[in-house]
Amino acid sequence: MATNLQMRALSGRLCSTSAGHNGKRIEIYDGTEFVAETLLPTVQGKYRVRAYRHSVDGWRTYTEPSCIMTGNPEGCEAVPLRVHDACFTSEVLGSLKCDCSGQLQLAMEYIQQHKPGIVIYLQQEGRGIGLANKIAAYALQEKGLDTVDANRALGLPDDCREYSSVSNILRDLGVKSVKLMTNNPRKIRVLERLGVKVLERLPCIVAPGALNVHYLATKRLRMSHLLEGEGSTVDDDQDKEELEGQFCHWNHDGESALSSFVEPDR
Ligand SMILES: Nc1nc2c(ncn2[C@@H]2O[C@H](COP(=O)(O)OP(=O)(O)OP(=O)(O)O)[C@@H](O)[C@H]2O)c(=O)[nH]1
Repeated sequence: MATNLQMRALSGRLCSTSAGHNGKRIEIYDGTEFVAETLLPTVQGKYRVRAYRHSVDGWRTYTEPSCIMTGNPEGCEAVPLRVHDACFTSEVLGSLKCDCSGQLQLAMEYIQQHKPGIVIYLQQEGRGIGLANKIAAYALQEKGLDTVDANRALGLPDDCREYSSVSNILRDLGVKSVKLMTNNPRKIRVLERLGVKVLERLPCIVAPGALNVHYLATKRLRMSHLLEGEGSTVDDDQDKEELEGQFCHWNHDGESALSSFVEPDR
């Protein structure tokens, strides 16, 4: 059962209500539905975009994960995968305070160059606390708090993202294993707990700028992000994480499906 604080954080990332949930329903796995696929031409090339809906509360509310693909990753091993969480401020407004937009760009380019590849884009703004809460956290950062302490000062978790849609989508596609584009070893561990086979970590590093250098240092020092730029194995990353940083609170409400996870039989 979520606490009040957790609910307050969760409410930030739930983007839609069941009132609008009247489209096509093809439930692929517990809590995730496939809606449709289209071909999207972009400045970086063509992508297949698959739309999903995902609920962790019995469809009272839901989010809309997108699966952006190059080539045909269905049934493949070692597929490059970026699991990316929304950042309205950088991706839409061009904010220079973080590295999110640059990471998305890198991943989109990478999967054009290394087909087949996947970017799963999740509506989990502000590490799951929602846009308004993230702006409130930014207001506190203007007063000198770092990205971790600002969340805590608001009574919000450091991170309340949940990733069960990712394992469901990969199972839908029959993807057998991935090379995960991330600097965050904890993200690897969470996905592995959900049954995703992560063969390798691909660093996803954007050169720091004057306005995000402190933010990136905080992610490295307090959230154990690996920002040195060197590739490494999953085991190396996990050893390193035990040595660095303060433990980051993750609320994995919604990942209870883990206990009933069964391997897909394809
Ligand atoms: N609460 C909060 N969220 C932020 C802040 N800056 C960026 N974000 C959000 O952080 C999320 C991305 O998380 P990051 O911690 O940058 O990286 P990550 O996804 O854990 O790890 P990578 O896979 O290496 O990118 C996005 O949802 C952004 O909206 C901030 O100062 N406060």
